[in-house]
Amino acid sequence: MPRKLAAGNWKMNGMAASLAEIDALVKAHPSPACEVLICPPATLIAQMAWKVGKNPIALGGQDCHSEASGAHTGDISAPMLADAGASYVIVGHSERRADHRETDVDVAAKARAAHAAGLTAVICVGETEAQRDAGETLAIIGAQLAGSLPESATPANSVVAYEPVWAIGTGRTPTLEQIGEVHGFLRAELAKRFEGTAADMRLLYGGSVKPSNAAEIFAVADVDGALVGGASLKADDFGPIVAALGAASA
Ligand SMILES: O=C[C@H](O)COP(=O)(O)O
Repeated sequence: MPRKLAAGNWKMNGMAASLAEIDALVKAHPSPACEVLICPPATLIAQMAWKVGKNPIALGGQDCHSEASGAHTGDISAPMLADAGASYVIVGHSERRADHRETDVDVAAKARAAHAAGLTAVICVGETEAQRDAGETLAIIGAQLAGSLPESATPANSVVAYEPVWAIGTGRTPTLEQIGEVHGFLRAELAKRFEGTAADMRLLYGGSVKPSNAAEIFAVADVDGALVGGASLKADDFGPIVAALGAASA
């Protein structure tokens, strides 16, 4: 089994001064028992790579273009992220899907580009509150998964993050039973494609993960880590989440 993954998505937060949080995280958790990933704004990746040095923290982008280079003003490519020091990239976050109207086809193309650049793609899926209320959660997630995982995806180069849209940044989380239902469904869907190796693809839960709820979420079957937004910005919050996942890995 691959190591569990505590991933922090800083979203559009963080300036050079925020790099101090990495020092604090390394100081408090020099040898985490799980893999740790920080996805800062792209402007900070190179500086952060220098700061992280040989410490066990991976870096990732929050999005990439589907092309490796070209006339795409304002975009960033997967090879550029790799060049800056990233080894991961998030694709298909619900904020990208909503703000930039990204479709499953777009997300699959971005994940394909990430794989071609040697990056691990963190591919996000998740239902809206209206879809959950309508009883459509598994159908929506199944369709997003099928449409967003390109043919290049393997358990080694891809991670799937389940993020209910209504739980992001709201302080609300699904029940543990609801998280378990979706993660079990995702694993079963992956098993249809990856057969004996589906257990090797890490499934992250994301949406209002905090130090106070991390341990109970990490105890749910088929939860292999978390994609954390707000609570990843401060080492004092993210550190205990890393520690909780490390304890769940033991
Ligand atoms: O990518 C992270 C998620 O959108 C979760 O964000 P949050 O932890 O602030 O709810």
